[in-house]
Amino acid sequence: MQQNEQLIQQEKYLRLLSEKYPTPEAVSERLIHLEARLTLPKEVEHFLSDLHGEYGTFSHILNNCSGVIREKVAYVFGDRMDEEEQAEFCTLLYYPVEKLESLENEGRTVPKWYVETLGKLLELAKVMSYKYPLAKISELIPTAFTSVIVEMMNTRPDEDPAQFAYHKRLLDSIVEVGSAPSFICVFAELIKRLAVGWIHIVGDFFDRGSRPDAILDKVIDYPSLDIQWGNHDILWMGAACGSDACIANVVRNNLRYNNTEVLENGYGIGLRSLTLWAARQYPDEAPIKAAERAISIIMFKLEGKIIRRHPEFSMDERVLLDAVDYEKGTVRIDGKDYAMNQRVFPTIDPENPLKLSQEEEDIVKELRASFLASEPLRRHVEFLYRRGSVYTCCNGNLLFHACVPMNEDGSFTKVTVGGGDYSGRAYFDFVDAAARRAWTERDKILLDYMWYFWCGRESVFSGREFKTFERMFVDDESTWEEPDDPYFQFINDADACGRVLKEFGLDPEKGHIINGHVPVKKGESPVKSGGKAIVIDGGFCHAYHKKTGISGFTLISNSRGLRLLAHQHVADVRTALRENRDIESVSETVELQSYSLTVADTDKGKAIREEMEDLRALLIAYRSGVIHHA
Ligand SMILES: O=P(O)(O)OC[C@H]1O[C@](O)(COP(=O)(O)O)[C@@H](O)[C@@H]1O
Ligand SMILES: [Mn+2]
Repeated sequence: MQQNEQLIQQEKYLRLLSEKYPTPEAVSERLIHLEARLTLPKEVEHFLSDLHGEYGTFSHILNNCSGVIREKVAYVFGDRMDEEEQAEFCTLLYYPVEKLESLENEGRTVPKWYVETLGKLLELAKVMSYKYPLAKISELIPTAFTSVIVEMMNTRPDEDPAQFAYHKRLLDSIVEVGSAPSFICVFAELIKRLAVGWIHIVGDFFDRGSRPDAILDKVIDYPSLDIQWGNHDILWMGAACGSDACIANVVRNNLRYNNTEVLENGYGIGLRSLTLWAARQYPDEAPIKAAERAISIIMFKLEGKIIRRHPEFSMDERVLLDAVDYEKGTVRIDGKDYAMNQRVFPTIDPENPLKLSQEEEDIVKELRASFLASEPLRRHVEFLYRRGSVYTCCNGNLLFHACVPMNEDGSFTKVTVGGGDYSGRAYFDFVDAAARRAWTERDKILLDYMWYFWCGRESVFSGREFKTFERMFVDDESTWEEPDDPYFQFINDADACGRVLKEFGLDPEKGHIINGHVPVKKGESPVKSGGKAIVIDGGFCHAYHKKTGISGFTLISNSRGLRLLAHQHVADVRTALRENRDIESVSETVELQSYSLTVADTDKGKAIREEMEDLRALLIAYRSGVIHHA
């Protein structure tokens, strides 16, 4: 009976498939393409993390594809162009519009230069397209001039004099009709798309740096990208869902880093009411500082209320507004009194420290209305939901921002949340579903979870106990230390890494864990347990450069293995253009295979094989007459 049911289902499915491939010839054609595709080299994957609003660095690394472009230029033109010429050519690829403008000012953009440059771009694009089937290359070609570019990509000037003449005519015509600058831009784009097959962003677009909005605008239309949410993303997502506590945290972070432009101009969220009111509360402070103090108190009040509503968060001792002696100016932490660096709390009623005043209520209400009304924020958050998730398993690797909560003995922590107990992968799945429901349902409890996901000790995005209150009000730095999850130790233990990979259904021998979140300090290696875990929060974040010493780590996975890049100093765009300067990067091989991986070895390969099985079944059904074909 059950078997019968299965057969009926399969036939239904094959009938649907036959709509797409209505003849045996169509099926065979597809099978041939798929079979051949399996033999092509694996696409390049590019991993980045903890961008923290650093648009300049991010877009440079995206433009130079973590050094892949420079390598290809050296490979193709190494014997024909000196270093200076190669560097200039790379700059043209990274910043075509700007570079063309400066070359034009120097009077160098003569027809001969255009023809030569187009010839080189075409040559490079051809070499770099060897990894892709024709259909895929057509998809990658930007929409402008598509038919001409397809034609150019298929000329064979070295093989035949007629082809040579044809090729030359194409290039000359482009220059003659004045389209060369546009073609250069399109080729630069195509070459970048050919260089990197897929991008993974392992969390934290937001906070600290000034232009997370510009980063999101840049990647929003990227066809080949996935995102693993970081705690800062969850915070902004929670704010966009309407969580007051998340909103207060976002506003505070922005004021703290003097980034109010992102909110005010990028997202159209005004801070005027808050700033004016705060200036009255703290007349001796500079306006930004006053606003930061005022929103911080609002934030601690809102957080205190959430903690009281959710005993399961086990954060009771974090309600520090309740532990302050407002007369003495001390706060009791872990049974010990500490002097506070602020004595004046004009917005707190010591009898009821968590109560928001009417003015505070009004400010929160106004901010919430602006967050909910912001169209650009809605667009960006919708994109984060659409392309993001808590974790991704891709080609045997496990990607997530922070941690799988663990006990001291290395077992997965059982976390009580949403009326159930969850650990390991089931906990990740719960969190993923809860975060999505917060956006669609906006239920109050789910909004509280979003706040917990941002900063909770057992949150998969955080894994540490935030000491925001102490960092703000207590000078004794011994109170600032943020205890973190044993996971962050266990990634140094290959067995524990293996258990994590296995928990997510991956091969512990072959897979890697790829995380962000914890800045890699100077002198520390991002490669843990011999490469089983790699932490690529290398510090795009300017504010953390003292700690990290460099401008970021990125990871590249190609057909030969894994390679880590430590980016030293990123030249700003102007210097890059003037001096043809690139990022100085140091490359470290994490893993090198003796053989080359092909598409057959990837997740895509698995999907292709499954599709081929279905197609073969359809072919049999056509031949046996079970399904009639056109
Ligand atoms: O995910 P990240 O980037 O580590 O951010 C969270 C950390 O930021 C903090 O809120 C401190 O922020 P600042 O460095 O901006 O003061 C810590 O309390 C917390 O551990
Ligand atoms: Mn983080």
